Amino acid sequence: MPHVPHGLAMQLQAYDPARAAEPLPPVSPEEWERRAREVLADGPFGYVAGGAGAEDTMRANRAAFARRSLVPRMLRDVSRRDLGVELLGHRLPAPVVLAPIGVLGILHAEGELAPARAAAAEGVPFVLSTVSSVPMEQVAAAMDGVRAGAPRWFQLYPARSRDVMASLVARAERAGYTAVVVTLDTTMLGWRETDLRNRYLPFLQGQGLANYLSDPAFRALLPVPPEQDPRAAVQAFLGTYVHPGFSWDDLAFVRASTRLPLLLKGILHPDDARRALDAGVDGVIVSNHGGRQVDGAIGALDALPAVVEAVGTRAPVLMDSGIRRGADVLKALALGARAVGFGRPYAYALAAAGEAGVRHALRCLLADLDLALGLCGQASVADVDASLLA
Ligand SMILES: Cc1cc2nc3c(=O)[nH]c(=O)nc-3n(C[C@H](O)[C@H](O)[C@H](O)COP(=O)(O)O)c2cc1C
Ligand SMILES: CCCCC(=O)C(=O)O
Repeated sequence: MPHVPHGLAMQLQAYDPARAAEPLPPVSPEEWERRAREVLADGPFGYVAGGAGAEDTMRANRAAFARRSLVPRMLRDVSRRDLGVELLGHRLPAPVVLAPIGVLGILHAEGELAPARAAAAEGVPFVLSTVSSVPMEQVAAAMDGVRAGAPRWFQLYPARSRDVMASLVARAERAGYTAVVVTLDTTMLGWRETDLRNRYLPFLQGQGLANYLSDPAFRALLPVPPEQDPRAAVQAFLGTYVHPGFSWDDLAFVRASTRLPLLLKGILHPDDARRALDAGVDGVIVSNHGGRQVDGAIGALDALPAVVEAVGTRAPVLMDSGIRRGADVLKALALGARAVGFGRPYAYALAAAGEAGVRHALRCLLADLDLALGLCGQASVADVDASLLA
């Protein structure tokens, strides 16, 4: 298993006088965001940075972390620390995955290939979006090029066509993805004022459709191949993708279509979590999609405890929406998350510095987590519980 960077090693690298002349890459998510702002046009930058409506929920995500405090414990031997966690039968080097982010081709020429390779190098699971700019098989091959069998999950968006869903899942299985994440909260796009103002929706330019356009079941729905009529293909994509009718019935179909572990992303209510487990899913991801869907929705960290309580020991609960630093990861774990999704910060690092940027942003997060864990008097993330919080 890849070795997680120790916080101390990352510090020594930064402070090393022999390297003082080298430019120091950003160490904070805010700095990556500023760099991304410098290199991106308004449309793509706003698409990543924006949230739904007045962005109250986006702020609520961060406020929920700020409202909680860690209470560090002293005089415990933390000279050997373990960030590793067990998840869906696999051992991960840290309780972190790269959250699914669509259309990364709008941020960097290499699109999903760059963060997928960065994740592979660190042994952190990469969750590939349905609406990626690069077909899932190419992403898998790029990851295997870095480390054979590097952990990867496929994020599935509901589709009106069950054939398309089944085909996408079957392809993911063949390409070595080891879990399917069904995202429930985006069957329609939220009211995103920044994008409306910028008149920016990348899918309308055909971006983010690589998995669909390369899919035999989707192509079978088209009267002519997408190469002959790209606009009709975009319309067909929208007609398939937008699916507010998606229900527990459809979920049962997805459940039956694969033996891979199934995670549901976008769960915020404990009753939905319970019902998900009854429907045979293997885990839930508490998320409000980074505040991009329902403005006014509960902050994700605030929703976590009730979902954790409802799920109990039946399945792992993950969370995302607002994770920026090591302390955020600790707070989520303390409230019962098994692992977290790291989202926007890696997208900004990708825009500013490609694969190396994503890898550095990820290593900074893990270094920060390693130090925070030890300085809180915890030797292992597996031991973190609510007693770490005020
Ligand atoms: C630009 C962008 C695109 C996203 N695309 C997807 C996607 O394709 N599928 C998905 O399940 N979630 C998607 N998400 C949501 C993320 O997986 C995650 O829930 C969110 O980024 C968490 O919020 P945070 O990044 O502010 O921490 C996207 C988020 C952003 C910012
Ligand atoms: C078609 C929607 C996909 C991308 C997404 O999830 C987002 O922009 O938040």
